[in-house]
Amino acid sequence: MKKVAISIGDLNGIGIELALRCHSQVRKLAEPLYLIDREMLEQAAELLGLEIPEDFVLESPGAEPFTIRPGVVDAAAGSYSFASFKAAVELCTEGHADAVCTLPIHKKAWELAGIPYKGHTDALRDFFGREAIMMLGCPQMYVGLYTEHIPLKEVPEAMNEERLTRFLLDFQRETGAEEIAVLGLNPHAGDHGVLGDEERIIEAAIDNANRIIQNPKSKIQNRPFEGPLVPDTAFTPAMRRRFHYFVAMYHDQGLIPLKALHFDESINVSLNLPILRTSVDHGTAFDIAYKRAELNTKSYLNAVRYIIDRTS
Ligand SMILES: NC(=O)c1ccc[n+]([C@@H]2O[C@H](COP(=O)([O-])OP(=O)(O)OC[C@H]3O[C@@H](n4cnc5c(N)ncnc54)[C@H](O)[C@@H]3O)[C@@H](O)[C@H]2O)c1
Ligand SMILES: N[C@H](C(=O)O)[C@H](O)COP(=O)(O)O
Repeated sequence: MKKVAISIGDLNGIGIELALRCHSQVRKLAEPLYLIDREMLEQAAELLGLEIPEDFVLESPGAEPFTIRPGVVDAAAGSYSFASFKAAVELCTEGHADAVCTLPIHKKAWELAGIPYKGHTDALRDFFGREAIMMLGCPQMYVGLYTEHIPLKEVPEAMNEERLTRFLLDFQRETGAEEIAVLGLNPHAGDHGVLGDEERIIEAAIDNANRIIQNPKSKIQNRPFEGPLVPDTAFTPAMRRRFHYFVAMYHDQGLIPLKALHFDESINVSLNLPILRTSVDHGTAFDIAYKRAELNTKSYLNAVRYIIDRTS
Protein backbone atom coordinates (compact mmCIF):
# COMPACT_ATOMS: atom_id res chain seq x y z
CA MET A 1 0.00 0.00 0.00
CA LYS A 2 1.16 3.52 -0.79
CA LYS A 3 2.15 5.80 2.09
CA VAL A 4 0.50 9.21 1.96
CA ALA A 5 1.77 12.02 4.18
CA ILE A 6 -1.26 14.05 5.23
CA SER A 7 -0.61 17.57 6.43
CA ILE A 8 -3.25 18.50 8.95
CA GLY A 9 -4.16 21.99 7.74
CA ASP A 10 -5.35 24.82 9.96
CA LEU A 11 -6.48 23.19 13.20
CA ASN A 12 -9.04 25.97 13.76
CA GLY A 13 -10.78 24.76 10.58
CA ILE A 14 -12.46 21.60 9.27
CA GLY A 15 -9.36 19.67 8.14
CA ILE A 16 -8.89 17.64 11.30
CA GLU A 17 -12.57 16.64 11.34
CA LEU A 18 -12.20 15.39 7.76
CA ALA A 19 -9.09 13.43 8.72
CA LEU A 20 -10.81 11.75 11.68
CA ARG A 21 -14.14 11.08 9.99
CA CYS A 22 -12.61 9.75 6.76
CA HIS A 23 -9.78 7.75 8.32
CA SER A 24 -11.38 4.32 7.88
CA GLN A 25 -12.10 5.03 4.18
CA VAL A 26 -8.63 6.48 3.57
CA ARG A 27 -7.09 3.49 5.34
CA LYS A 28 -8.64 1.19 2.73
CA LEU A 29 -6.86 3.11 -0.02
CA ALA A 30 -3.48 3.92 1.49
CA GLU A 31 -1.32 4.07 4.62
CA PRO A 32 -1.89 7.60 5.89
CA LEU A 33 0.77 9.32 8.00
CA TYR A 34 -0.75 12.31 9.77
CA LEU A 35 1.51 15.25 10.51
CA ILE A 36 0.14 16.19 13.93
CA ASP A 37 1.26 15.74 17.55
CA ARG A 38 -0.82 13.54 19.88
CA GLU A 39 -1.47 16.49 22.20
CA MET A 40 -3.06 18.53 19.38
CA LEU A 41 -4.96 15.52 18.07
CA GLU A 42 -6.47 14.80 21.49
CA GLN A 43 -7.47 18.42 21.88
CA ALA A 44 -9.23 18.48 18.49
CA ALA A 45 -10.89 15.08 18.97
CA GLU A 46 -12.28 16.16 22.34
CA LEU A 47 -13.70 19.41 20.90
CA LEU A 48 -15.27 17.41 18.09
CA GLY A 49 -16.52 14.61 20.35
CA LEU A 50 -14.82 12.04 18.11
CA GLU A 51 -12.83 8.93 18.99
CA ILE A 52 -9.24 8.73 17.76
CA PRO A 53 -8.94 5.58 15.63
CA GLU A 54 -6.39 3.12 17.00
CA ASP A 55 -4.46 2.91 13.74
CA PHE A 56 -4.17 6.69 13.30
CA VAL A 57 -0.40 6.94 12.69
CA LEU A 58 1.21 10.23 13.72
CA GLU A 59 4.43 12.01 12.82
CA SER A 60 5.35 15.15 14.72
CA PRO A 61 5.60 18.33 12.65
CA GLY A 62 7.98 19.71 15.29
CA ALA A 63 5.87 22.82 15.93
CA GLU A 64 4.70 24.60 19.09
CA PRO A 65 1.40 23.23 20.44
CA PHE A 66 -1.36 25.80 20.92
CA THR A 67 -4.97 26.13 22.05
CA ILE A 68 -7.41 25.43 19.24
CA ARG A 69 -9.87 28.30 18.69
CA PRO A 70 -12.53 27.07 16.25
CA GLY A 71 -13.07 29.41 13.35
CA VAL A 72 -10.44 31.95 14.43
CA VAL A 73 -7.67 33.23 12.16
CA ASP A 74 -4.51 33.12 14.23
CA ALA A 75 -0.76 33.01 13.94
CA ALA A 76 -0.22 29.94 16.14
CA ALA A 77 -2.53 27.86 13.94
CA GLY A 78 -0.84 29.28 10.83
CA SER A 79 2.57 28.37 12.12
CA TYR A 80 1.46 24.84 13.02
CA SER A 81 -0.21 24.21 9.66
CA PHE A 82 2.88 25.36 7.79
CA ALA A 83 5.16 23.11 9.90
CA SER A 84 2.81 20.19 9.26
CA PHE A 85 2.93 20.82 5.50
CA LYS A 86 6.70 21.23 5.42
CA ALA A 87 7.20 18.03 7.41
CA ALA A 88 4.86 16.14 5.05
CA VAL A 89 6.89 17.29 2.04
CA GLU A 90 10.09 16.24 3.80
CA LEU A 91 8.70 12.76 4.49
CA CYS A 92 8.12 12.48 0.79
CA THR A 93 11.46 13.86 -0.39
CA GLU A 94 13.27 11.60 2.10
CA GLY A 95 11.47 8.55 0.70
CA HIS A 96 9.30 7.81 3.77
CA ALA A 97 6.07 8.63 1.91
CA ASP A 98 4.97 8.27 -1.72
CA ALA A 99 3.00 11.51 -1.96
CA VAL A 100 1.53 14.39 0.01
CA CYS A 101 -2.12 15.23 0.51
CA THR A 102 -2.76 18.59 2.17
CA LEU A 103 -5.76 19.55 4.28
CA PRO A 104 -6.69 23.24 3.96
CA ILE A 105 -4.65 26.06 5.44
CA HIS A 106 -5.71 29.66 6.01
CA LYS A 107 -3.69 32.20 4.01
CA LYS A 108 -4.11 35.05 6.50
CA ALA A 109 -3.02 32.75 9.33
CA TRP A 110 0.17 31.98 7.37
CA GLU A 111 0.73 35.69 6.85
CA LEU A 112 0.19 36.42 10.58
CA ALA A 113 2.72 33.67 11.37
CA GLY A 114 5.27 35.32 9.07
CA ILE A 115 5.17 32.51 6.49
CA PRO A 116 6.40 34.08 3.25
CA TYR A 117 4.06 32.11 0.95
CA LYS A 118 0.51 32.67 -0.30
CA GLY A 119 -0.34 28.98 -0.22
CA HIS A 120 1.01 25.47 -0.73
CA THR A 121 1.74 25.83 -4.46
CA ASP A 122 3.76 28.96 -3.92
CA ALA A 123 5.77 27.25 -1.15
CA LEU A 124 6.38 24.14 -3.29
CA ARG A 125 7.69 26.38 -6.08
CA ASP A 126 10.27 27.72 -3.67
CA PHE A 127 11.12 24.37 -1.99
CA PHE A 128 11.87 22.71 -5.32
CA GLY A 129 12.94 25.69 -7.46
CA ARG A 130 10.41 24.58 -10.09
CA GLU A 131 7.50 26.31 -11.83
CA ALA A 132 4.77 24.38 -10.03
CA ILE A 133 1.43 24.52 -11.83
CA MET A 134 -1.84 24.80 -9.94
CA MET A 135 -4.52 22.60 -11.47
CA LEU A 136 -7.94 21.96 -9.98
CA GLY A 137 -10.70 19.73 -11.23
CA CYS A 138 -12.20 16.32 -11.65
CA PRO A 139 -12.29 13.92 -14.63
CA GLN A 140 -15.07 15.92 -16.35
CA MET A 141 -13.06 19.14 -16.24
CA TYR A 142 -9.55 20.12 -15.13
CA VAL A 143 -8.42 23.75 -15.09
CA GLY A 144 -4.76 24.84 -15.10
CA LEU A 145 -4.13 28.36 -13.85
CA TYR A 146 -1.50 30.41 -15.69
CA THR A 147 -1.54 33.03 -12.93
CA GLU A 148 -3.11 32.24 -9.56
CA HIS A 149 -2.43 33.91 -6.23
CA ILE A 150 -1.71 37.43 -7.42
CA PRO A 151 -3.98 40.48 -7.32
CA LEU A 152 -6.15 40.83 -10.40
CA LYS A 153 -4.53 44.15 -11.33
CA GLU A 154 -1.17 42.34 -11.76
CA VAL A 155 -2.53 39.78 -14.23
CA PRO A 156 -2.07 41.80 -17.45
CA GLU A 157 1.57 42.49 -16.67
CA ALA A 158 2.16 38.78 -16.00
CA MET A 159 1.16 37.95 -19.58
CA ASN A 160 4.38 36.90 -21.29
CA GLU A 161 4.81 34.88 -24.47
CA GLU A 162 7.85 32.87 -23.40
CA ARG A 163 6.47 32.09 -19.95
CA LEU A 164 3.04 31.13 -21.29
CA THR A 165 4.62 28.90 -23.97
CA ARG A 166 6.57 27.06 -21.26
CA PHE A 167 3.46 26.83 -19.09
CA LEU A 168 1.43 25.28 -21.93
CA LEU A 169 4.13 22.75 -22.74
CA ASP A 170 4.56 21.79 -19.09
CA PHE A 171 0.80 21.53 -18.59
CA GLN A 172 0.42 19.29 -21.64
CA ARG A 173 3.34 17.05 -20.67
CA GLU A 174 2.16 16.69 -17.06
CA THR A 175 -1.49 15.96 -17.92
CA GLY A 176 -0.96 14.07 -21.18
CA ALA A 177 -4.03 15.93 -22.52
CA GLU A 178 -4.44 15.89 -26.29
CA GLU A 179 -6.98 18.71 -26.50
CA ILE A 180 -6.58 21.76 -24.33
CA ALA A 181 -8.77 24.85 -24.42
CA VAL A 182 -6.77 28.03 -23.76
CA LEU A 183 -8.83 31.02 -22.68
CA GLY A 184 -8.32 34.63 -23.67
CA LEU A 185 -7.93 37.31 -21.03
CA ASN A 186 -10.23 40.13 -22.10
CA PRO A 187 -13.99 40.19 -22.62
CA HIS A 188 -14.72 38.41 -25.90
CA ALA A 189 -11.02 37.50 -26.06
CA GLY A 190 -10.36 41.11 -27.00
CA ASP A 191 -12.75 41.01 -29.97
CA HIS A 192 -9.99 41.60 -32.55
CA GLY A 193 -8.26 44.18 -30.37
CA VAL A 194 -11.38 46.26 -29.71
CA LEU A 195 -11.43 45.28 -26.01
CA GLY A 196 -7.75 44.72 -25.27
CA ASP A 197 -4.84 43.03 -26.99
CA GLU A 198 -3.20 40.58 -24.53
CA GLU A 199 -4.69 37.88 -26.79
CA ARG A 200 -1.81 38.50 -29.22
CA ILE A 201 0.54 37.15 -26.55
CA ILE A 202 -1.76 34.18 -25.93
CA GLU A 203 -2.07 33.50 -29.66
CA ALA A 204 1.71 33.57 -30.11
CA ALA A 205 2.25 31.24 -27.14
CA ILE A 206 -0.35 28.78 -28.48
CA ASP A 207 1.36 28.82 -31.91
CA ASN A 208 4.78 28.25 -30.33
CA ALA A 209 3.52 25.41 -28.14
CA ASN A 210 1.65 23.70 -31.00
CA ARG A 211 4.72 24.00 -33.24
CA ILE A 212 7.08 22.59 -30.60
CA ILE A 213 4.72 19.70 -29.91
CA GLN A 214 4.55 18.89 -33.62
CA ASN A 215 8.26 18.19 -33.58
CA PRO A 216 8.59 14.69 -35.14
CA LYS A 217 10.26 13.43 -31.95
CA SER A 218 7.14 14.21 -29.93
CA LYS A 219 4.56 11.51 -29.28
CA ILE A 220 1.71 13.93 -29.94
CA GLN A 221 1.26 14.83 -33.58
CA ASN A 222 -1.86 16.97 -33.45
CA ARG A 223 -2.16 20.58 -32.32
CA PRO A 224 -3.37 20.15 -28.75
CA PHE A 225 -3.86 23.81 -27.90
CA GLU A 226 -6.89 25.68 -29.13
CA GLY A 227 -7.58 29.36 -28.48
CA PRO A 228 -7.55 32.03 -27.31
CA LEU A 229 -11.17 31.13 -26.62
CA VAL A 230 -13.77 33.66 -25.64
CA PRO A 231 -13.85 33.16 -21.85
CA ASP A 232 -17.61 33.59 -21.34
CA THR A 233 -18.42 30.73 -23.70
CA ALA A 234 -15.42 28.52 -23.00
CA PHE A 235 -17.37 26.51 -20.40
CA THR A 236 -20.70 26.05 -22.17
CA PRO A 237 -22.03 22.47 -22.08
CA ALA A 238 -20.92 21.92 -25.70
CA MET A 239 -17.38 23.10 -24.94
CA ARG A 240 -17.23 20.92 -21.86
CA ARG A 241 -18.26 17.92 -23.92
CA ARG A 242 -15.37 18.62 -26.26
CA PHE A 243 -12.65 19.68 -23.83
CA HIS A 244 -11.72 18.21 -20.47
CA TYR A 245 -8.64 20.37 -19.94
CA PHE A 246 -8.73 24.16 -19.82
CA VAL A 247 -6.05 26.78 -19.21
CA ALA A 248 -7.33 29.94 -17.53
CA MET A 249 -5.33 33.14 -17.41
CA TYR A 250 -6.23 33.91 -13.80
CA HIS A 251 -7.58 32.23 -10.66
CA ASP A 252 -11.28 33.10 -10.75
CA GLN A 253 -11.62 32.80 -14.52
CA GLY A 254 -11.03 29.07 -14.10
CA LEU A 255 -12.19 28.38 -10.57
CA ILE A 256 -15.59 30.09 -10.66
CA PRO A 257 -16.94 27.74 -13.34
CA LEU A 258 -15.18 24.73 -11.81
CA LYS A 259 -16.46 25.31 -8.27
CA ALA A 260 -19.94 26.25 -9.50
CA LEU A 261 -20.16 22.94 -11.34
CA HIS A 262 -17.99 20.54 -9.34
CA PHE A 263 -17.21 21.96 -5.87
CA ASP A 264 -18.08 18.70 -4.13
CA GLU A 265 -15.84 16.35 -6.02
CA SER A 266 -12.97 18.46 -7.36
CA ILE A 267 -9.41 18.33 -6.11
CA ASN A 268 -6.28 20.43 -6.36
CA VAL A 269 -3.12 18.95 -7.91
CA SER A 270 0.34 20.52 -8.04
CA LEU A 271 1.97 19.70 -11.38
CA ASN A 272 5.53 20.02 -12.62
CA LEU A 273 7.21 19.00 -9.37
CA PRO A 274 9.42 16.09 -8.33
CA ILE A 275 6.76 15.01 -5.81
CA LEU A 276 3.02 14.43 -6.14
CA ARG A 277 0.86 16.70 -4.01
CA THR A 278 -2.91 16.82 -4.03
CA SER A 279 -5.39 18.69 -1.89
CA VAL A 280 -9.05 19.39 -1.37
CA ASP A 281 -10.62 22.10 -3.53
CA HIS A 282 -12.12 23.88 -0.53
CA GLY A 283 -10.74 25.97 2.26
CA THR A 284 -10.77 25.90 6.05
CA ALA A 285 -14.55 26.52 6.25
CA PHE A 286 -14.23 28.39 9.57
CA ASP A 287 -17.96 29.10 9.49
CA ILE A 288 -18.75 25.42 10.15
CA ALA A 289 -15.61 24.24 11.98
CA TYR A 290 -16.25 22.18 15.16
CA LYS A 291 -19.99 22.77 14.77
CA ARG A 292 -20.87 19.19 13.87
CA ALA A 293 -22.11 20.44 10.53
CA GLU A 294 -22.49 18.07 7.64
CA LEU A 295 -19.14 18.01 5.87
CA ASN A 296 -18.62 17.10 2.28
CA THR A 297 -15.86 14.49 2.26
CA LYS A 298 -15.69 13.75 -1.48
CA SER A 299 -12.98 16.24 -2.34
CA TYR A 300 -10.66 14.88 0.36
CA LEU A 301 -11.29 11.24 -0.57
CA ASN A 302 -10.82 12.04 -4.27
CA ALA A 303 -7.53 13.80 -3.48
CA VAL A 304 -6.28 10.58 -1.87
CA ARG A 305 -7.70 8.41 -4.70
CA TYR A 306 -5.91 10.53 -7.31
CA ILE A 307 -2.61 9.77 -5.56
CA ILE A 308 -3.32 6.06 -5.56
CA ASP A 309 -4.28 6.11 -9.25
CA ARG A 310 -1.12 8.01 -10.20
CA THR A 311 1.36 6.12 -8.06
CA SER A 312 0.16 2.54 -8.65
N1 LIG B 1 -6.20 23.68 -0.20
C1 LIG B 1 -6.19 24.75 0.59
O1 LIG B 1 -5.37 24.85 1.49
C2 LIG B 1 -7.22 25.84 0.39
C3 LIG B 1 -8.14 25.79 -0.66
C4 LIG B 1 -9.08 26.81 -0.81
C5 LIG B 1 -9.09 27.88 0.09
N2 LIG B 1 -8.16 27.90 1.10
C6 LIG B 1 -8.17 28.97 2.10
O2 LIG B 1 -9.19 28.70 3.08
C7 LIG B 1 -9.57 29.92 3.70
C8 LIG B 1 -11.10 30.05 3.69
O3 LIG B 1 -11.54 30.14 2.34
P1 LIG B 1 -13.01 30.46 1.88
O4 LIG B 1 -13.84 30.84 3.07
O5 LIG B 1 -12.92 31.38 0.74
O6 LIG B 1 -13.54 29.09 1.26
P2 LIG B 1 -14.00 27.75 1.96
O7 LIG B 1 -13.90 26.69 0.91
O8 LIG B 1 -13.29 27.51 3.22
O9 LIG B 1 -15.55 27.99 2.31
C9 LIG B 1 -16.49 28.37 1.34
C10 LIG B 1 -17.87 27.82 1.73
O10 LIG B 1 -17.92 26.43 1.48
C11 LIG B 1 -18.22 25.70 2.66
N3 LIG B 1 -17.39 24.48 2.67
C12 LIG B 1 -16.07 24.40 2.37
N4 LIG B 1 -15.64 23.14 2.47
C13 LIG B 1 -16.69 22.40 2.85
C14 LIG B 1 -16.88 20.99 3.11
N5 LIG B 1 -15.87 20.10 2.99
N6 LIG B 1 -18.09 20.58 3.48
C15 LIG B 1 -19.12 21.45 3.60
N7 LIG B 1 -19.02 22.78 3.35
C16 LIG B 1 -17.81 23.24 2.98
C17 LIG B 1 -17.86 26.64 3.82
O11 LIG B 1 -18.59 26.32 4.98
C18 LIG B 1 -18.17 28.00 3.22
O12 LIG B 1 -19.54 28.28 3.40
C19 LIG B 1 -8.88 31.04 2.89
O13 LIG B 1 -7.70 31.45 3.55
C20 LIG B 1 -8.52 30.35 1.58
O14 LIG B 1 -7.44 30.95 0.92
C21 LIG B 1 -7.25 26.91 1.27
N1 LIG C 1 -6.54 28.36 -5.19
C1 LIG C 1 -6.85 27.21 -4.42
C2 LIG C 1 -8.34 27.03 -4.32
O1 LIG C 1 -9.07 27.96 -4.64
O2 LIG C 1 -8.80 25.97 -3.91
C3 LIG C 1 -6.36 27.34 -2.98
O3 LIG C 1 -6.23 28.66 -2.59
C4 LIG C 1 -5.23 26.46 -2.62
O4 LIG C 1 -4.00 26.91 -3.09
P1 LIG C 1 -2.67 26.12 -2.67
O5 LIG C 1 -2.82 24.75 -3.26
O6 LIG C 1 -1.58 26.88 -3.31
O7 LIG C 1 -2.61 26.14 -1.20
